[in-house]
Amino acid sequence: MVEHRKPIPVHEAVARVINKAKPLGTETVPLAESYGRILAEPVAASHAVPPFDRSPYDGFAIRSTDSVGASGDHRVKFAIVDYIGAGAVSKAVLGPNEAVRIMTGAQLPEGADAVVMLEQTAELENGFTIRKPFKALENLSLKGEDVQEGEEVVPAGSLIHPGTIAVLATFGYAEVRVAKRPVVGVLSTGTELLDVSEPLVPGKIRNSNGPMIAAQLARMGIDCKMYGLSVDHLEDSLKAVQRAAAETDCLITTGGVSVGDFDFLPAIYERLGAQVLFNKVAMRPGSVTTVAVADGKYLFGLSGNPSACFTGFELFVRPALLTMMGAMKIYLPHTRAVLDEDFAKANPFTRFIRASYDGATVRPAGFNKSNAVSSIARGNALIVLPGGTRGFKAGDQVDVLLLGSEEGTAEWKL
Ligand SMILES: Nc1nc2c(c(=O)[nH]1)N[C@H]1C(S)=C(S)[C@@H](COP(=O)(O)OP(=O)(O)OC[C@H]3O[C@@H](n4cnc5c(N)ncnc54)[C@H](O)[C@@H]3O)O[C@H]1N2
Ligand code: MOO
Ligand SMILES: [Mg+2]
Repeated sequence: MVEHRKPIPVHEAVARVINKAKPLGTETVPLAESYGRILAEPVAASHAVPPFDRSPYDGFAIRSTDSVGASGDHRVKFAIVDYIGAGAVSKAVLGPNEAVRIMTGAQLPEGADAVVMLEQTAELENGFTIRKPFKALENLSLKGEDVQEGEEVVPAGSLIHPGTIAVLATFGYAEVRVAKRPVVGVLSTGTELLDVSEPLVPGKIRNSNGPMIAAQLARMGIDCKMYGLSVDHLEDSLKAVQRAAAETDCLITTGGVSVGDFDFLPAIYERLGAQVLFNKVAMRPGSVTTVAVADGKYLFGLSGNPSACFTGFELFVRPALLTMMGAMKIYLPHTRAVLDEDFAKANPFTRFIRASYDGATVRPAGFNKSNAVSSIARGNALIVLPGGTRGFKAGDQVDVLLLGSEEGTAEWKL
């Protein structure tokens, strides 16, 4: 008799998965290798930025009091007592109507409290005149204006992107403490599957899920161990799963999770004594997505249908792996957008539609059944339509999850 499974809401399934995440610990990597990693400790400012008052322009450092009353008719004259570029420190202490010729980034000399841009002067031999008064602190880049000493600049759990690298470099992090990355295995099950390099033969198809998941992981900066193909045979598949699970922190299988005669993953979870977190989610595609935990490790049983497989990864695998790495922003970025065409179909479950989003409007990316592969290629987003709805029209506002962003959001919004 066919097994009847009770579907749970998507948000509940997501919560069950991330609640099982085990932290992977941390390691230290050279700054140059830290891009794309998750920061394991906050970046606190060990000094002010900038660390000294400096000139933001090429010009002259002056005492503002000396410029009082300057005008076109009453030009005020300064004598140049020193000249410095960035990196040099002048020994001069400014006296009345003295100036230091100073370039952008150079430390302000003692006594100076304003900078006159080169364009604001009429140059003389060994001096210049100005035709307007300067206020105290005018044209200055003040110590600490960017970051105060001790301030937390980037919290732990952030993704290290190029801007983070700039801040780490600023504070002298030649090495960075980051979260370890999980070792993830990918095993594609199905007797019908051929390797990418094999010619098509009747009844068979090439394995597209395995390479797709490897790329979804790569997009997260995570390598994977490819365990290739496994035919639909209980004992053989069990061995393949056991071996792969033993060598990884998390195993992703594709196919064999439904109720068919050759869907062996449910039996494999049973044989392994795994705790099945759910095996039916109120979503399309991917309703049969199954997540189990055995020996503290995730076993993600993604559906064999390519669109379901893709969606299952983005919704469940991604936040789980990010949580293992201590990341804060574990969910896909969410936005609302205007639907560009009618979507008449009824949505008995929450529907995730591979879609193309242009920043304002969104439209389904072509053939959109669970078994579709083309719409995954054409899409850059997922339209999310709530269960129990139907008859969406062009012009309606819909929820959209964005794919491929560097960093997501900390809250599940759907
Ligand atoms: N009686 C029922 N039948 C089905 C149900 C159901 O509830 N009752 N659910 C359907 C839904 S929904 C889905 S989704 C699929 C899930 O199937 P499985 O996860 O068990 O996957 P398979 O049966 O192994 O394969 C399904 C489909 O996907 C193709 N496939 C598998 N692996 C790959 C791969 N690596 N690359 C490309 N394509 C792959 C496979 O050839 C099948 O066409 O079950 C429905 N049935
Ligand atoms: O479980 Mo499905 O809805 O065809 O992907
Ligand atoms: Mg099946």
